Amino acid sequence: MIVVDDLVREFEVTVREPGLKAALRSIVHREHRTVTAVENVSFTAGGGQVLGFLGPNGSGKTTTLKCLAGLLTPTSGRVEVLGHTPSRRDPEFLRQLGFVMGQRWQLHIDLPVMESFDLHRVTYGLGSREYEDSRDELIEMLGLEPFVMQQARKLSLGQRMRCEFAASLMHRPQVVLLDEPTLGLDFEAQVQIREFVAEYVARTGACVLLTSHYLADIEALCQEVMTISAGHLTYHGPLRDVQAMASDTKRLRAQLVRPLPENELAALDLDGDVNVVEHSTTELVLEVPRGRTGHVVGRLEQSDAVSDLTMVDPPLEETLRQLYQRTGADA
Ligand SMILES: Nc1ncnc2c1ncn2[C@@H]1O[C@H](COP(=O)(O)OP(=O)(O)OP(=O)(O)O)[C@@H](O)[C@H]1O
Repeated sequence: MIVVDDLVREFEVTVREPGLKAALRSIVHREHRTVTAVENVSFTAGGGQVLGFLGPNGSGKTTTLKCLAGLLTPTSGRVEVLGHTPSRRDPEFLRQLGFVMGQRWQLHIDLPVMESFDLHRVTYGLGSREYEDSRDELIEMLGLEPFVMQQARKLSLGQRMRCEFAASLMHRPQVVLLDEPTLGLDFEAQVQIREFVAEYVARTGACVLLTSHYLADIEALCQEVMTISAGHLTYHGPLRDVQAMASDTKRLRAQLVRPLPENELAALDLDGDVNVVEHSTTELVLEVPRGRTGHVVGRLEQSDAVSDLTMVDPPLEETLRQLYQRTGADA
């Protein structure tokens, strides 16, 4: 459904030294610099999935999504969405695309939400039967019934975001771009949005591309992810393999049958590179370099305080922090 081949997108930015002199000089002579937001990015994405798109601030996620939506024209490379070239903005392409950006509103804030929905029907040229079916389905899926007749400005952030989803997906797009859709929402609203996205994909077979700094969104919805750093794609594959690829460490969780005092822990002579993440009376969690796990397990097994050992990957946040650091981006 989506084919991106060697996508490059540059921006020309004006640079100016600080200070009054530089300000005056810039009136006659402006200096420009080229920022490469996305560099040689290639990937494909099929239907019936939510593909996670991860990367630190300024790494090129929104720029990529805007190229897919046709809001930006690539500097070079090929972008194809459902066989269309997005930058041409063909009506047939726009009818199959949904784009939701966290806290950027499409609903008219002074109108009751239902009236904004009616305007979307006109925008997308939906027949009345098709529109009503789709609208009622979305109202039910997103639980909008109690407030759909209110003005958008009077809604809470979470209620408004759910209405935004309905407005953006009223025409049942096959490709949906979600850029930080849960930004600023409370936990319950985040969960409602996540459940909705999963159900939408299951019902329609759409291809969803999701960026989110809330890793809970990614873990709940995506089996496949891409990571981008300073405009370069650094990984594309199963979410579960990101950990193995990116993290130099494993976490070792030891259940304790009795407290393990510090002096006993030190006597186990684990290793200088082993970090204690948690140490309570019932549990010890260690971060261990991947190549040292066998040694550390062997040492822990010598202690009669340790009853059970399990090896887990570090949390996704920690893995991504290491990945971003390694690729030199500012996390
Ligand atoms: N219109 C623009 N003009 C100039 N530079 C831009 C423009 N849009 C984006 N950039 C630059 O391109 C780079 C990538 O920005 P982009 O918004 O794609 O990052 P992002 O990964 O979406 O970041 P975030 O997670 O903060 O939303 C940044 O260096 C940014 O400053």
